[in-house]
Amino acid sequence: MLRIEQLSLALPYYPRFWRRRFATHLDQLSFSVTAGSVHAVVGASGAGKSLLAHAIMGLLPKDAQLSGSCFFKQTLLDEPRKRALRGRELALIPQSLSALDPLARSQHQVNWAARRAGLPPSPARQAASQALAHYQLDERARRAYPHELSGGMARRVLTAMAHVAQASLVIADEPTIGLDPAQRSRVLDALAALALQGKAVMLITHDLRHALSIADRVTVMREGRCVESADASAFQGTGQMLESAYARALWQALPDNAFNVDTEYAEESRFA
Ligand SMILES: Nc1ncnc2c1ncn2[C@@H]1O[C@H](COP(=O)(O)OP(=O)(O)OP(=O)(O)O)[C@@H](O)[C@H]1O
Ligand code: NI
Repeated sequence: MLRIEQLSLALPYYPRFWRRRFATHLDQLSFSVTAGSVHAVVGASGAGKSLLAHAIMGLLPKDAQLSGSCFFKQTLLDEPRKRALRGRELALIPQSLSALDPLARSQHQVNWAARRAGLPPSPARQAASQALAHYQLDERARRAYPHELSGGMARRVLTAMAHVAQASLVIADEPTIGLDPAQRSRVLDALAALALQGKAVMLITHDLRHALSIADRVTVMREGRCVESADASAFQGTGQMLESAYARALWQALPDNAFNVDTEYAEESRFA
């Protein structure tokens, strides 16, 4: 469904106010997300996961330098195509809650997402109501403005918006942050259900444990690079099926895996 080839990204920074330099944030990333599967992208804070999501969706700042290519359904995904497919074939559950319109009620935001995806007014309203109910947003939450929602509720509104878009590729950027365990399983189950319907789901998270609860494949990122792409089943035992020491250390550092953690990465992976 989505193929990423040698994707690199540099963004400008200003060491002096008159001088512009570029820093590399994504370095030659390559991997594929297949239809009907959940592909987790795991890495520590600052690894470049959200930038990767924004690069795929065409939401980078204007002065970004992007190279390499993305293919969606075998066709090159260039910037005009990203714009055309965004909110329709490509849906993003953004990490930042500020993606919600501060002046619109939840119901309206989800309704708008359904309209944008091409549904006529009445089916859009119906789809929005169903999605809001699916994510347990009650009448009060539906009528609330973003500042009246808890973080967990706002995240569920964003998830409902991606849900009604009926996209074939859903990128969920840290969709479970701030959710209690019950809500978290609900969102993860919903993403797994989307994959079962044949959609491609990219789950971005810093939490390998959450990723492994639904992922078929896992790409581990570190400092803008793809350290490893492996089947979720490779994360077992002592991690002997994993190729990179970093992925193995992330796996071994999980609380349930009481192994001798590779000291080189132990400190880092604890915070990943
Ligand atoms: N618009 C921007 N301009 C310049 N640098 C940026 C911009 N957005 C992100 N960065 C930098 O790029 C790096 C990667 O950021 P990114 O948000 O992709 O990390 P992340 O893996 O999503 O982290 P987190 O888990 O904390 O969300 C960081 O060092 C960040 O400071
Ligand atoms: Ni992020």
